[in-house]
Amino acid sequence: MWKLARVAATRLTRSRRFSTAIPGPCMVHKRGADILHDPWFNKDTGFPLTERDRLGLRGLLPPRVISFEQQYARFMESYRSLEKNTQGQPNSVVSLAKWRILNRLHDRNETLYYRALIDNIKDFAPIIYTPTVGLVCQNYSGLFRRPRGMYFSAKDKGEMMSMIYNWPAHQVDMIVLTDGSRILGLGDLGVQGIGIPIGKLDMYVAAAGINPQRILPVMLDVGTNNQKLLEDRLYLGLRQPRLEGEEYLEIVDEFMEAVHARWPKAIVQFEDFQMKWAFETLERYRKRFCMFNDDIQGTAGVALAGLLGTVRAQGRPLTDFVNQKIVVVGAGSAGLGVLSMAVKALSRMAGNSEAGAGKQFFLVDKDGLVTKERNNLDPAAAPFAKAPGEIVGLREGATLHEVVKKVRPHVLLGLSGVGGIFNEEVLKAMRESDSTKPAIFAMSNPTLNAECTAADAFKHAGENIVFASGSPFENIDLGNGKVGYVNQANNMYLFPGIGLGALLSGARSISDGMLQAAAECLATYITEEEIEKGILYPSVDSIRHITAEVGAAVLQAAVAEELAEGHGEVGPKELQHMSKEEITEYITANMWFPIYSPLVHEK
Ligand SMILES: NC(=O)c1ccc[n+]([C@@H]2O[C@H](COP(=O)([O-])OP(=O)(O)OC[C@H]3O[C@@H](n4cnc5c(N)ncnc54)[C@H](O)[C@@H]3O)[C@@H](O)[C@H]2O)c1
Ligand SMILES: O=C(O)C[C@H](O)C(=O)O
Ligand SMILES: [Mg+2]
Repeated sequence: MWKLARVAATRLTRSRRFSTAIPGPCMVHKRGADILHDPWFNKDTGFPLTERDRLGLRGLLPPRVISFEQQYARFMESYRSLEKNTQGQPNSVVSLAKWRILNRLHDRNETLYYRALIDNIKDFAPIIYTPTVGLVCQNYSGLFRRPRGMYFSAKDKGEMMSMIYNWPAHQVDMIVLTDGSRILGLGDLGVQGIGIPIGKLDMYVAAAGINPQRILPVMLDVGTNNQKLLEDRLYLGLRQPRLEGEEYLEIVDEFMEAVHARWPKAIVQFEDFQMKWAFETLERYRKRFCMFNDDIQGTAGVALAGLLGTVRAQGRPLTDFVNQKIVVVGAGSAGLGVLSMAVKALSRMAGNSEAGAGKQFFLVDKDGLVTKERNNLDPAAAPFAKAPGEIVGLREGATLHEVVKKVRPHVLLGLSGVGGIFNEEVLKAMRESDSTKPAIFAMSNPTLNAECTAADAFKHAGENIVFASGSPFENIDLGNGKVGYVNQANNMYLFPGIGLGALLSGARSISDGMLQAAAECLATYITEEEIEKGILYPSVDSIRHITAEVGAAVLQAAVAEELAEGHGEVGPKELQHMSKEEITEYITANMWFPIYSPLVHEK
């Protein structure tokens, strides 16, 4: 099936890549050095002689033609020798060196870059995505060599409708947008946050097969409140405090209108916005545009899949989810997103009755246990705040340790951004959990911001736990041939499929039903044998396959809710009549796969 999909994707790649080319013998409107400097068309030493002749490349390259496979092997060899040569150096130095070598290839030859990324996703995801992408963002102004994506700043007010036409591609399918205000757990990084949309879109290409010519990373630079950056002479963003209130919303509104005017079917993923704007923009745009917030909605689905997997791992029926005591640490966009999706899942299980759903969920933030007695209780957290009588022996603001000791939760889930907050005392308290197989989710990114390390979790909470982290850790050797399995609970398992399904259905908007379908698909992907070993999520190696499945589930849900308007030549009626198998085939056939396509017609 994969082979077939690749053939189909190749056909599609060709037709898409060159459908707008000028008629005539060449499928590219550039010549000579301009082609070599365009990473999309560049094949480096891989240009065949006919193309060198007809595209004015003769003499601009060494004479020997090197095959794609040889180029790939050469790149991998230099990557592996870099790994060898940097052994023993500090982690950050090695990671940045790896990022540089990949970034240089990205800048030069996209086809080769994406092939290397797809074929080595397990090794490369930690470089182009979390955790290294965090380090890249922190150092972005110093690392900057060439721009990637678009930058709209507060100074561009009134200009965005014309600016959007500066983007050279005719079609854009997928946009990831940030304002840099909450980059992973690293806080406000201003314009330097652009690394996140770039990394997320690389995952879109690798996992969802979105055509890289049709992706657009976007930074909305509305200033920064990061004093260190404001004082940094190399800082590349606006040196002003963040816009607030209406002034802020006017910028986002203008951007959304501009995008919609040029590419009405483009999907916009909001990423790493501070909580107040994450929720407000989601409510503001989700009915009007095809958009979603990954930190709220993508994370919720991934966490829910993991929570349901935990119930299975504990050897209990799924209906037992209603009895799971879950302590969520972090009442931000991610933590509250998880809780609200989990409550919806519970009420569905209870026959759509909201009554009592979520009673066994406990929310802890920087001020401790969240209760209704809190002064200035955030309205977004209010539905999950405990009423006084509900928590005998626990007061408003109780510490995490007190909560874990008293509640004896089945699951401890962190989305706080605070590294090490699941300390020895807290982890040891998890040994008293009411479950013999408690779960610990340290979901904050990047690695240093994880609530605990995998090693500490198995050491202090016991070997029988289920463990997941947002950034990758190695499995833990527990001795005697036993392995402590480390899951990566990261929204990367869902956002590419959500975007892909929304795109190929031509959805008007992204509904709760579509997101629920995505989460359910991920939850049922893992087999019983895997679950027994504590495996809750697929390996990153199979991310392209799981993404196709999630995409199909999202598309089906869009069709069922009559939100699907069709994509390209496939209309809504055709989508409606597709079987499950046909949908999966349609999805996989539309996934781009990197190969060199001919740039000239055969004579
Ligand atoms: N694994 C994933 O897929 C995934 C997805 C989204 C977010 N995240 C991570 O989750 C973290 C939070 O993201 P967010 O968007 O919710 O951020 P946010 O800023 O909106 O929320 C952070 C929350 O943590 C709470 N907090 C801070 N210090 C605390 C402490 N000492 N004890 C308890 N709670 C504390 C805050 O009160 C706040 O409620 C980030 O590190 C992010 O990288 C991971
Ligand atoms: O970017 C990630 O790795 C996950 C998530 O979106 C986050 O903000 O931490
Ligand atoms: Mg994020």
